[in-house]
Parts: sequence; C-alpha cells; structure tokens
Amino acid sequence: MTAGATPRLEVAGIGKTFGSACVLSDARLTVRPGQLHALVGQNGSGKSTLVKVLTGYHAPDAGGTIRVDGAELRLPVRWAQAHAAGVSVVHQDLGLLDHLTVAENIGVGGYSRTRYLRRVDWRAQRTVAAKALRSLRLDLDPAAPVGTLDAAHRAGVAIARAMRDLVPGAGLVILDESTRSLGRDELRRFHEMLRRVMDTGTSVLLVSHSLDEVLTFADRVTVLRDGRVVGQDLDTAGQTEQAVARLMLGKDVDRVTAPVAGARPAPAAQVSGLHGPGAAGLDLSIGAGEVVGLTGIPGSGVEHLPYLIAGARPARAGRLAVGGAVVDLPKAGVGACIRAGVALVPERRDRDGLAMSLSVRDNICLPRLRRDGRRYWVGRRWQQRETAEAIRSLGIRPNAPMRLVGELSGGNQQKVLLAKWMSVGPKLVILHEPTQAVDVGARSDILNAVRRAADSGVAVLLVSAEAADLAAACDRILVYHGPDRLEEIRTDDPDTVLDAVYATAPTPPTPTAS
Ligand SMILES: Nc1ncnc2c1ncn2[C@@H]1O[C@H](COP(=O)(O)OP(=O)(O)OP(=O)(O)O)[C@@H](O)[C@H]1O
Repeated sequence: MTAGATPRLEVAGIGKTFGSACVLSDARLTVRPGQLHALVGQNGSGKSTLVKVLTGYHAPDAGGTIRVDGAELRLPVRWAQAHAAGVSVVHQDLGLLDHLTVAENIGVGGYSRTRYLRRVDWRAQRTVAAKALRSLRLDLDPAAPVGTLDAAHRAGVAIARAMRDLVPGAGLVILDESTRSLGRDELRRFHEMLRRVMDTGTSVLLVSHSLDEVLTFADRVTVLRDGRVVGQDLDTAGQTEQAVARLMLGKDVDRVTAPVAGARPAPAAQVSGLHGPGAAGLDLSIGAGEVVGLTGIPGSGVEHLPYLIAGARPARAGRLAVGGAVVDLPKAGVGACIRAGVALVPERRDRDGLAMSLSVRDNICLPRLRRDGRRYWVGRRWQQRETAEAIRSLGIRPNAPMRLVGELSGGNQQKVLLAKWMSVGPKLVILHEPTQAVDVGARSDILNAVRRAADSGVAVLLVSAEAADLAAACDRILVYHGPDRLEEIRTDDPDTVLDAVYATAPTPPTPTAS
C-alpha cells in the first residue's frame, strides 16, 4: 500500500436526503491504492446509501465531490463512467439472476462477444467464468443454475463477477456485506485471494458488520453513525472491537443473556426419520424453553434442514411432533406446519420472508390473518400495539410503522422479519441465519429476543454458521457432520464450536463379523 500516492477513491462532503429525512451528511472517505478499507456503522447509518451514491443508484444532494485516481466524477455518478474508472461492486443482495447459470451470471454487464455480428460468444464466456472461479478457487460448474446454489457459493459467483474485469494494479472493488455467508475456511481463502489482488495495487472497500473480520483483515476503517462520519480513516492496528462498537453505537453493546444450565426439559418439538436434501434419517428434539443450535460447514447440506423441518421444502420422509400435533412432513406443506405452531424465519428475507412493497406494520401482521384458518381480518388496535412493541423491543429504525419495508436498511428488514414470525405466538421457532447483516447492537437485541421467547416456553432451533451467536445463545448445539450424523456439544466458547464444525467426522467403527 502506498500511503502518499493519489487516493484510489476520495469522497468529500456527500449528502443524501430522502423526502425530509437526511440519511447521509458530509460523508468523507479516502481509500488508497492497494488498501483494504472497511466502512462500518449501525443498521441504517447510511453505508449502503453511500455505496449506492458511488455507483450511481442514488443521486446525492447538491455539493460534494467524488474522485477516482484523482479524476473527479460528474455527479450524479453514471455507472458506466464509474465502471470505466475501475469501480465494481457486490451489493448486499448479491444481484444474481437465479434462472441463469453461473457462467451467464458472471457475464452479466460484460458478455464476451464474437468479432462478427457481436453475438454473445458463449464458449469465450465459459472460459472467462472458469478463470474468474479459478482465481477464487471456487469449485463450481459454470453450467449450474445459480438458483440451485447455497449461500456461500452464491456469494462466490457475485464476487467472481465483480473481479471479472479487474486490471491488476488498478480498480476498486466494493463489497457491501457480501462475505457474510462464507464459512470460516472460505472466508480465509477469500481474504488470501483479496490480499494477492491488493498486493498489485487494487483497492477494496469492505462494508461489514463483522468487527472481527474488519479488525483482522482491513488496513483502515471509517465509522458512520446516523449518516455522519464519526471515525475517519482509523488504523485498524490500534483498535479493539469494543472501541469500534462504541464509536458506531454511541454506547456500549448490551450483553447477550446467557442460558442458565439446568435439567434437560421434556421435548416440545421432535423430528424423527427425516429424509430429503441434506438428511438421511435424522432425528432431533427441542425442549420447551430450550434454544438448540444447529450448525455445519456452509454448503454441506445443513442449510436445507430448517426448510425441511418447517415444511417449506418437500421431505422424502419424516415426522414432526409439536404441541400435540403430528405432521407427516412429505405430505404436509408449510401451511400445515404453521397451523401446528411452527414459525420459520428464512435466510433470504428478500425472496422468502418479506413483502417489500408493504409497510412494516402490514408485514408484521400478515401471518396473523389466517392463524386459525378462519380469520381474514385483524383489529387495527392489535396491529398498532404489536408493531409498536416490535419496533421498541428490537430497536427497528426508523420508528415508522407505515414505512415500506423495501425502504428500510438491510438489518432493519431482518428485524421486521423476526418480529413478523414472533407475533404469531409459535410453539417452535426455526431461525436461519437471523443475525445476518445486523450490527453488533442489533445482534444482541435479536439474540436476547430469542432468549426471551424461549423463556416464555417456545422451543427454538437456531440454524447458523455464526459460532459466536451459537455459543452465546444456545443451551446445546448440534453439529452437522453429514446427512445422517449430528454431534451434540455444550459450550459457550465460539472456538470450540468451530473446532467441532471443522473437525473431520470420526469414522464410524467398522462392523466386526460375528
Ligand atoms: N429509497 C429509500 N427511501 C427512503 N429511505 C431510505 C431509502 N433507502 C434507504 N433509506 C433510509 O436511509 C437510511 C440508511 O439506510 P442504509 O441502507 O444506507 O443503511 P445501512 O447503514 O446500509 O444499514 P444496514 O447495515 O442495515 O444495511 C435508513 O434509515 C433507511 O431507512
């Protein structure tokens, strides 16, 4: 990294107002060549808005400048101009087209063309895709449809697309919360690869909620709070997670309420003989008031289990007993599971969880409409009370029940999704990656809300790759070692969780001839 060289990116005095709400004010940011610069801030602090101004999605308020390698961009930014200057971006939702293949997705925005007639040159396109995947050491079939991939591989495809046109030594790659779904080894490999790219002089702007990732991998960090820079271009070497969190939130982070060790409660939810994608005869049970974690290597098949158990993906065999009802999973759909008292908080909130064009209040109250199979209306006063309580207890920002969910920041959307399913009073809650894209303060709000739900007698299955969340919030943790093997551990140490996940599964004893 060259400290005195012309900055790769220089942002000064940028503001953004939506209606009467000023969400970015006098934003400043300097990223130098070959630098990994992190941008951090609480949910709703304006990080994505700044990225969207840089990429031309939002026009900034009048005033302010953006320079790339010393050359001023005309505002509002036109994406073609920014891209020609070397800027590429991976947004929070990854921006993939599920019905297209890996190679087609990598080509979007810059397909290889034949010399004559300028048709898409599919053979060259597959070569480009294979090269981009190889540079990330991603073992993926370029012909596989992206919709069939797990989260870690989806992130890999989006990142490969951003890397596609990189000229060694130049350019700026913006990663907006896009490394969240990578597992420990993939994340390490990914950062090794980034380091090689940056050693040539390419810069990276990393928007992340993982302060561990930021302080381990980034060179410098800029901190936003309520749309203003409260820490500019800080050297990560002199920082601690607590100090950065305090700067972000303006206060210390609340502790996550730890589970109290006690006798194992009687099972409130029991899954038996589960067969389907990722499962070949799995059994598991969760007691009333228990938070049970479920984790495994991302992409190993563990990510199918929450959907199989909640009836959202067809199982080949298996039964779920919950609250006195027994659900035959291959025959039951998600509706039968909801009626039995199961609530699923899915990982992909944009696709599976929320109605983006409805308000916060309508999203929270939606599942209530047919809770007992008969009601098609809910009282307005109940809606207002339920929404106000969710906004208060989860700290949803802004405090605006009628705001469209699509206009909320990613982390606040995540909290609305959690509130939506908690509002039905479930007997079993299955949460898949509930703290993705949330800040450290919101993470403790969410995990404490999960704990409170358990304390009121709900059985909770927390499916996550976040070892720290599992260690802090779970009574016990099931580690997935394959479709027919779960190992149970009890620990409050994240490293012990990771060691169990990444340990090679012990070979079962060879049956002896009798
Ligand atoms: N199109 C929009 N219309 C109105 N308000 C918006 C719009 N887009 C974003 N906002 C508001 O701007 C603020 C900043 O949002 P932004 O997405 O930049 O936050 P963020 O720091 O990226 O948060 P997160 O970490 O949760 O993704 C939020 O209060 C959000 O509700």
